[in-house]
Amino acid sequence: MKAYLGRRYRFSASHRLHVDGFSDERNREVFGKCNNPFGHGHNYWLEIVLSGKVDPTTGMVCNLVEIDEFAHQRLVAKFDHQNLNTLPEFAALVPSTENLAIVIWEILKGFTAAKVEKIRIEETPNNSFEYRGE
Ligand SMILES: Nc1nc2c(c(=O)[nH]1)N=C([C@H](O)[C@H](O)COP(=O)(O)OP(=O)(O)OP(=O)(O)O)CN2
Ligand SMILES: [Zn+2]
Repeated sequence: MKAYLGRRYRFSASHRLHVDGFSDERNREVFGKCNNPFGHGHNYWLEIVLSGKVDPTTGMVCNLVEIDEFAHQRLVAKFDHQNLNTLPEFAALVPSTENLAIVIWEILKGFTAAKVEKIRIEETPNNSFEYRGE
């Protein structure tokens, strides 16, 4: 019997949307206020959706302790209170939330206790992004 579970994590990080190869004018045109040289911050919410068979003994797809341990050690600790632009993953990648989702998806390939179906990131109360590795 397959079931799905979702778990949410929060981290705060700053970023600046900027392409080195663009002129200052082009960067401002494309990214607007998000190109501000001083950057700006977000309180991101990350939801990880897992699936798997419900273990008949434990009644669980995956013990939340396992995904919590992975997410806190490998994701929250990595991104919380960081400037995303300074992380190696974003050295040549704009730290948009789409790209953040792809980076997080790659890290989640190390989680083996259940299948990662999708992730969803809320950047602001108005913006959310989903990624399924496709
Ligand atoms: N496709 C994307 N577009 C934008 C992204 C992104 O990651 N992918 N990110 C941003 C900025 O990070 C920005 O901080 C969000 O801006 P904005 O939508 O303006 O913020 P709010 O939802 O809080 O809206 P307000 O107008 O500030 O109230 C921009 N675009
Ligand atoms: Zn932003």
